[in-house]
Amino acid sequence: MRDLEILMNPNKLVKHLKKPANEFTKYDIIKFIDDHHIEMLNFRYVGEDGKLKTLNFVITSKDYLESILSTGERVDGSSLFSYIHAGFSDLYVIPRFRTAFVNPFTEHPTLDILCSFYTKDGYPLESAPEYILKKASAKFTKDTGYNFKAMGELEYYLISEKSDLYPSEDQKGYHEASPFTNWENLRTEALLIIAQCGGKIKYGHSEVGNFSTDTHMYEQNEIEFIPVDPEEAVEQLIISKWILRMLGKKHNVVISFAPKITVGKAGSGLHIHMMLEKDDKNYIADDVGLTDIAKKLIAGVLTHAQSLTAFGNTIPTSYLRLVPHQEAPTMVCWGDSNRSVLVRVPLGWIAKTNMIKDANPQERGSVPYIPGKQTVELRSPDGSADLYHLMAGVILAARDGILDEDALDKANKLYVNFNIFDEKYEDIFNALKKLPNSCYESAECLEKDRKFYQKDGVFPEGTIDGFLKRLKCFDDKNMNERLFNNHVEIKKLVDDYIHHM
Ligand SMILES: NC(=O)CC[C@H](N)C(=O)O
Repeated sequence: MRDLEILMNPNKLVKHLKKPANEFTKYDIIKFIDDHHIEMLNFRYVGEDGKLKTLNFVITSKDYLESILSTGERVDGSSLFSYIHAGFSDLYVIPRFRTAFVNPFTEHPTLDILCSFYTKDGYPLESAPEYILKKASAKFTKDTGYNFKAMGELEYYLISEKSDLYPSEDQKGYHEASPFTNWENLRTEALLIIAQCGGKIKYGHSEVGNFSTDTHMYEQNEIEFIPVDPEEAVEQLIISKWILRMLGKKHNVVISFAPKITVGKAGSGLHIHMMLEKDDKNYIADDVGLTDIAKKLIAGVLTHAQSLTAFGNTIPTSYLRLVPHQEAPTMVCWGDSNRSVLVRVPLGWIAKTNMIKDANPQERGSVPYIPGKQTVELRSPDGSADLYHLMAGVILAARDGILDEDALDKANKLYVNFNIFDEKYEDIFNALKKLPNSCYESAECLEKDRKFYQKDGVFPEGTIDGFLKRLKCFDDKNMNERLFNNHVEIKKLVDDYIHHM
């Protein structure tokens, strides 16, 4: 296992140090810096706005390097988080060696490391988003006996000046290739860089959303990852968003993760795939299909789906995406392969027919059957998601389902294996709960469910207060109806939040 992880790994530190990232020590980092003549070090951490911040160090001596890597640095927490008061604002940022990567954009060789926040007393900051996730993940493992694994599907639009050489078909961008899509090269450049920075990439492709105006082209893309520990799943998304935006700047195009760019065209989701692991085995499916524990997990996620939008759909334009017929969910239900449901069970290589041998009759000997790829996918979150809080909330919801004695029953009641928008099923459709349709409604749902997130101190009270305040401030109740067909106002709203999170 360990050797397989090192072999052919594109992460520059794993390659050089010949060990998996979670085994990196301070001396490994110093050795890498020394061997590669790295001149600078950046501490990176995620601010309240979801973006990667940076603190630059020049490596002036080995002593200095050792001291930064041993003790971290001091920062002004009140400028990073609104709920930290200016009077007691100093925090420590402590590097997590596992996350080190060579900065792909600096002129001078530079190593970046993600950091965690600590208080003046030397304890993790209870309200730090990455610590909230750590608490949720540890609680899940302790109470269920399983490890929660996850990955996000990162959808984005690339907006560039129009070229008419090979026009593309409106809304038919799915898996389109060059020359009928214009920015495949930027996507592949991003995929490679993300992998070299430690991201566990599954693949990248063009997505459905594809349209143009008189002057500009809008091309939707997607990058998917491999399920990993939840903290790593969030980190790889945040680093990927930064890399994509940096590449946008390099190529002079706009890259946006905004949930909706234009009404009537595909929006950008950030679906979360979930897995349950114990002793290197995935417990989401067995030989015959989805396991009972997976169904219970789904029931838990569905139970809290209406408040999870507070973390996963954080701006008014999020709710322009959650509309019928755009491959986005609107109702609380689950099903197989159907993209209108909230939790989808995608194909998971359950059948043991050995398709490779069928397609390659020349293949001799035994072709290994590789089980364990089944995931279940929450489809409500979008590119505005507050990722650490969202992931923590999803984990708590999954845990709640697994521990709930009635969860199987709940799951069975919410299962749909048809298109829920088909008129034939109107009665069933009307009996389902709806996802919130504004930030304001999401806040109301979170308010009702806040005790659940705050239980055992996972989400501090102040964190939930902060979400409620921000969501309510948008004052966007009934926004969908208010803005109906008002293209000027919608465009203004989209532009206001084009680079949110
Ligand atoms: N293929 C897909 O699942 C597309 C998803 C869609 N873009 C969304 O908004 O969620």
